[in-house]
Amino acid sequence: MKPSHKLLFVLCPMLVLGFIYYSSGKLHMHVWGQKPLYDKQGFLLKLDGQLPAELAYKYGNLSEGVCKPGYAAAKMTAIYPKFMKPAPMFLDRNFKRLAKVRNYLPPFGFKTQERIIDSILTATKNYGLGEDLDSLGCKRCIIVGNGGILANKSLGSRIDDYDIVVRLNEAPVTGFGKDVGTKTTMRITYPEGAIQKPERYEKDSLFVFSAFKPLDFKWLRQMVFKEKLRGTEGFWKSVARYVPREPTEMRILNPYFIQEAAFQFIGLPLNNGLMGKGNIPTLGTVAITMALHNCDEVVVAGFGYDMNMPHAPLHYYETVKMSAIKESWTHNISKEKEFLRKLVKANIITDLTNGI
Ligand SMILES: CC(=O)N[C@H]1[C@H]([C@H](O)[C@H](O)CO)O[C@](OP(=O)(O)OC[C@H]2O[C@@H](n3ccc(N)nc3=O)[C@H](O)[C@@H]2O)(C(=O)O)C[C@@H]1O
Ligand SMILES: CC(=O)N[C@@H]1[C@@H](O)[C@H](O[C@@H]2O[C@H](CO)[C@H](O)[C@H](O)[C@H]2O)[C@@H](CO)O[C@H]1O
Repeated sequence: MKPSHKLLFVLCPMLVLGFIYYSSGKLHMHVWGQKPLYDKQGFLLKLDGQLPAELAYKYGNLSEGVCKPGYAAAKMTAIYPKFMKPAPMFLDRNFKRLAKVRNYLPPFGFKTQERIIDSILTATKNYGLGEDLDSLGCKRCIIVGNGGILANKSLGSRIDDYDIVVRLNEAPVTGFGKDVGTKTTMRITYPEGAIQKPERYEKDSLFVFSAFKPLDFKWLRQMVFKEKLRGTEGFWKSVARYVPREPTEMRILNPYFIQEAAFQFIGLPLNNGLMGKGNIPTLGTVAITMALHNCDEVVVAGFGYDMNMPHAPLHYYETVKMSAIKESWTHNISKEKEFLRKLVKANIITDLTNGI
């Protein structure tokens, strides 16, 4: 064999081995002798909440308490390299271009619902948060979960300090201001979760709709166009018959946040892309996912299902017990908690009530 051939003979396998070693690192594969850096979901295993050097440099000079532009997304990318920030909060007239959601049925996308969404969006005419909030250079958001842990903590005025206060389902404000605040920028909900008494809707808040099944869009159309509600069979619980909001105050939440939370962040079963047993994130986790893409800083309060306290109140506004969540077949509370704990541990979100 010629010396040059011999050299090639040695070099080729070395190149191949080198390539495999390199890509295994990139693909987060476990190589013998090398400890894995990332978990199954793609999150860094070693989470210590410390800022990577480049972020420490970027944010180091800002004084305490000042909003840090891009902070949540930058920290998220540091522990989850696959994170891609752009994902609009709400659907707008260009929604059909959203590649990640157009091939999934609700709740993971909008396939089959394009026409009804088009007609709803023609009436709502607005697709953002409103001029003032949209033009803010740095947005601090708080997601208020409905957990009983909020009771008697007097966090109301701290909650009201955020630029964007997100509330969920039918969680009341009136009578609970001291603990949960009085400001509501948006309330995210679905037909069965929506406030049923028109007088309980707070003024100046966006009604943000999150769809779980095709029937939900039909309901929304009737609410937007103020039609008499028809066809209530198919809902799993009684639903609101009238939503006292102008169409211009209504939005459709981008279903990408349900998809990403379920399949990428928590690792729930794909089930052929259909809603099934244990593959739906709770609405609060969907809201946190939305905030990671659209807020500069993300804070939460009122989160935590504590299975060691089965008799503790599930919600801050009623006496239903914590153990009631066990009946839910759609959620996987323990897997979801694993994900939320990663966010807290890495300091991506701050949990004011320490329930996560
Ligand atoms: C019977 C049932 O299906 N209950 C579900 C209820 C119910 O549909 C509504 O209250 C409307 O009646 O809605 C849910 O959620 P729910 O409306 O209870 O609460 C909103 C979000 O707050 C967080 N949470 C709540 C209680 C608690 N002890 N710890 C928490 O962390 C969760 O993130 C939760 O999403 C939902 O939509 O997700 C989740 C619940 O599973
Ligand atoms: C297809 C269908 O309507 N399924 C219902 C689920 O959506 C519903 O779960 C509930 O679905 C909601 C959305 O509609 C929320 O995700 C809520 O957290 C979750 O508990 C359960 C409640 O026990 O009943 C089934 O028949």
